[in-house]
Order: sequence, then C-alpha cells, then structure tokens
Amino acid sequence: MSRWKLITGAVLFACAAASVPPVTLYFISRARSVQAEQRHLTEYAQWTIERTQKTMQDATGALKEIDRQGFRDCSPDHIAAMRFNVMSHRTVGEMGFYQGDHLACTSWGIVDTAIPRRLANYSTTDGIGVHMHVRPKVSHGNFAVGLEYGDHNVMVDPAFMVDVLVDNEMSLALANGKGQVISTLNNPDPALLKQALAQPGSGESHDLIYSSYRTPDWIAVAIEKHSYAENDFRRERNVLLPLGFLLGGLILVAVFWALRRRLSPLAELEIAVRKREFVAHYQPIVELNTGRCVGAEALARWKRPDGSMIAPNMFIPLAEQSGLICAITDIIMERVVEDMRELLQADSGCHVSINLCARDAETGRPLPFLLSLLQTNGIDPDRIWLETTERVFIHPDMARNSLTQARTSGHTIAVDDFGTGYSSLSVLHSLPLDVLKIDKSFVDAIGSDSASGRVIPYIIEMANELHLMIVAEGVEREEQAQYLRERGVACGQGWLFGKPVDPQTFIEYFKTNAQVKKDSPQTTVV
Ligand SMILES: Nc1nc2c(ncn2[C@@H]2O[C@@H]3COP(=O)(O)O[C@H]4[C@@H](O)[C@H](n5cnc6c(=O)[nH]c(N)nc65)O[C@@H]4COP(=O)(O)O[C@H]3[C@H]2O)c(=O)[nH]1
Repeated sequence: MSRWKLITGAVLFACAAASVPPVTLYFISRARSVQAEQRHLTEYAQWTIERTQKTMQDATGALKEIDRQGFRDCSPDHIAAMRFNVMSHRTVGEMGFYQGDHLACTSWGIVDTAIPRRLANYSTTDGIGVHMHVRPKVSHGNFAVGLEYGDHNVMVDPAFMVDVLVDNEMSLALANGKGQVISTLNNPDPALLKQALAQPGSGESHDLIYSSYRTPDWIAVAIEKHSYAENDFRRERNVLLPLGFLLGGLILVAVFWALRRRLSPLAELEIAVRKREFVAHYQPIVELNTGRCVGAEALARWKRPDGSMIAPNMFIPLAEQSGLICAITDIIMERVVEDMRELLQADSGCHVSINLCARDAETGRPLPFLLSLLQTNGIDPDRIWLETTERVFIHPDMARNSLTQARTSGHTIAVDDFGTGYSSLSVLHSLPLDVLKIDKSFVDAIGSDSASGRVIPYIIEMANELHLMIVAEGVEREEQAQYLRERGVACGQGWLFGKPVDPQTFIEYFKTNAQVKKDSPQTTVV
C-alpha cells in the first residue's frame, strides 16, 4: 500500500473510530435517561394497578357482605342493608339486586321500570362479573363500572381506579386483561395507548414515552412527554460525553502513534524484510591486464512494490543498527544462488562477492546457512567471496575465528573499502585474508596531488607484502585503470567496466567478457 493511501486510510479510520465513543455514549446516555424515565412510569403503572385492586377489594367487599347477609326480597331491610353497604364502602356509588332477569331494587329503593339483566363483559379471576361501561339507569349518574356477584351488583366510579397522584403532565390508563380500556386520567394519546396495550413493557414515540404494567386481570399504562426525560438526559450526557471525547481522543492518539510507527523507516524496513523485497544487482569485477570478467559483487537493492529501487546506503545503516541486516544478508545469499546457480555450477571461473556486515563477519552466523545453500544447489564454496570491512578488525580475535572458518569452507575473504579504516599491518598479517579492495576514494585521487593520491602506492605495496590480491573499486576512467595496471593491481571494479546490473544483464555481460581480450585491456561496457 502506498504511503499516501496508508495515511488517508489511517486518517479516515482514526476520524471514524474516534467518533464512535462520543456518538455511542451520546446514544447510551439518551437510552439510559429514557430507561430511567420508563422505570419511573412503570412505578406509576404499578401504583395504578394497586389502586384498582384496592377499589376492587372495597367494591367486592360490599358485594360479598350483602350476599352473606342473605337478603333476596327487596324488603325495606334489604334496601337499608344495601344503603348501609354503599355508605360504608367509599368506592361504591350504588348497589342493586336482580330478581330473575331484571333489576328489582337498588340502594335508592324499588325499581319500577323494566331494566333487564345483561351478561357481564367478562369475569375477574375471583369470580366477579364486570360490566365495563354502565350508565346507571336508576340514578342517571355518570358512566360507571358495574361489578356483579351473585344477584347483587355495585356501580363503581372508574376514576377511583386511576386515582393516583401523578406528576407533570403524565396520563394514565387502566384496561382489563384483554386490553379493553376501563378508565383513563389526563387523556392518554390514543395511538400510543393502543400500542402500549398491544405489547407489554415500555416504548416511545417521537414525543412521548410510555410504560405498562400487567397482572392477569389488569393492564395499566403511564404516558408522559419525552421532554421530561431531558433532565436525566442532560445529567447522563454531562457525565458520559466528556468520557466519550476522552476515549475518542485516546483512539486518535493511538491510531496516529501506530501510523507514525508504521511509517517510520524502521517499520517500512521490517515489512520489506518480511516480504523479502530485496534483490541483488551485480557489478562486474574485471582482470585489469586481460579485460576478462572474473566475477561480480552482489549489491543489495530494495525493490519497492511499485518497482522502484532503493540504494543500499539508504537502508543498510538502519538495517545494521536494528539487526535486520542479518535477514537481509540471508536474502541476498539466497538471491545470489537463485540468480547465478547455472553460472556458478559450471566451471566458468566466475565468482560472486557477497558483503557481510561487521557483526556477521565477527560471529560467523551466516556461514552454516550459506554452506548448506551452496551444497543444496551444487555450487562449490570457492565460487563465493565474502567481503568484510576493516571495522571488523576492531575485535581481531573474533574475526580471526569466523574468517578462518569461512576460508576453511572454501570461501575467498576480501577486505572491502580498504584504507578507510585503521587496521595495522600486524593485524592484517594475523588475519586469514585473500583479497584487498582499495576504496574508491583512493582510486578517485589517482593522478591528483592529494593525500589520498599519494597513499595508493603504499596500499599496493602493503597488499603485495601480505600476498593479497588487489581489486580497485570505483574505477571510472581509463587512465585510472592504466595507473593500476602498471602497478600490478590484479582487478578493477567500476563504471569503466560496468555499473551494477540485474542478474540477466550481468550473465550476458559475463558471457561476452569471460574470455581474455588480447588486443585491448578494456571490456564491453554495460
Ligand atoms: N560513483 C561510483 N560508484 C561506484 C563505482 N563502482 C562501484 N560503485 C559503487 O560503490 C559501491 C561498491 O560497493 P561497496 O564498497 O561494497 O559498498 C556497498 C556496501 O558497503 C553496502 N552494501 C551493498 N549491498 C550490501 C549487502 O548485501 N550487504 C551489506 N552488508 N552491505 C551491502 O552498500 C554500499 C553501497 O553500495 P552501492 O550503492 O551499490 O554502491 C556500490 C557501487 O555501485 C564507480 O565507478 N563510480
């Protein structure tokens, strides 16, 4: 994924993720405030049913009392007993007695018009017949709830059933167990009441909240305006929203921290190592006297997914610092074997030089891996040169062990960038070295009167004294090649002969330049 895509994706993700906690907590605080208000409404619905049950208890008490007294004759004593019952039960408005299929007398006296007995709308679980909306024909009073037990009935004002002290503009409704409304207080919204009676529990419409409470005989519904939940909502919001913004902020910080980390050069390099995004390019090494190509140095390139190549000086220092260099060395070794297998298997006189970082040169870590790789692919270890730098010689004892091991395995050992370090002659003498590569800075200075230019004959002399083969690096001009040739330097590497190229181009170059060129020391340039 490209850097910009990653940044855009991360910014979008961070914004989306950071908005989740405040938005969620906003809705949670709203839901909590609505739930709190609904609990409050449920309590009112419960109280309404308690009130109804008390009313029923009082009214059925009156009915059972008169039934127990055994009057069945509408005698003055019977009527007096009914009056007494009405007076001693607060919720009872009037009491009546049926004889056969019509009302014979009430607490008001003998009924002289024909009032037929009707079937109750339904019966409660304790056997009381309920007439839901009765207009008392004797007293011409308001609509009442008629309760019937045996042959007696009572008229109850439905307002008693919802006689609850409500706050705000709360409205109440009481219905029987089948959802038929018996009494209301403060005109509850009909549509919402219908919804509340149809499904148990709590709910809301855009401006109202309701809660219902049920028993087998009764359903009570309490309804009020949404705005009454506002106070709770404000309180909840004041606590939860800052927490939401804090969490959102933490998410932003975490995402940007992760993004920064992901975009850091080290993270990029780690991913590149994991994805094995490294390839080797090969720079020819040429025999100066004959112009014959004798091998190449494998130079790492970081090949990005978009095809661009990153030069080693951009990532090798970080790789060395972070320890990722070990993995990169292994990848390059594998690439060399893959790329050059056929050339190295054939007795073509071609070698490939692989760079070892200082730590690997000291510890010898990659040697067993390299050896098994070469054995598996049928390549003689003497086809592989190992390049190390003078830095390794700070710990000559460690370097001696691993370099000896490498040499015993058959590899040629070269000291790279020679002249840039501070190795003494005695240290160099004590180490198992085969090749000395003169650093480009000295080759650049050939022909000039600079200090570097004056040093090069001494480096050559020292290498000869130590019986080391010399490869001069960074040869760009023919006069440099001529100078080196005249002083017996065996090989050169540089743009004069060829720049580092991809494996296929190098193989073609090698095939063209592997023979001795008698006429001209120069080779075909890639
Ligand atoms: N201007 C100029 N430059 C020339 C000329 N001839 C060669 N060069 C450059 O000099 C460097 C030679 O490699 P080095 O001294 O081993 O220096 C290498 C080596 O120290 C390190 N390196 C490269 N690949 C690896 C690797 O696989 N492992 C390790 N540990 N280090 C590596 O990175 C350094 C730089 O490599 P490159 O950028 O490929 O640069 C290469 C090469 O492209 C020339 O005539 N003119």
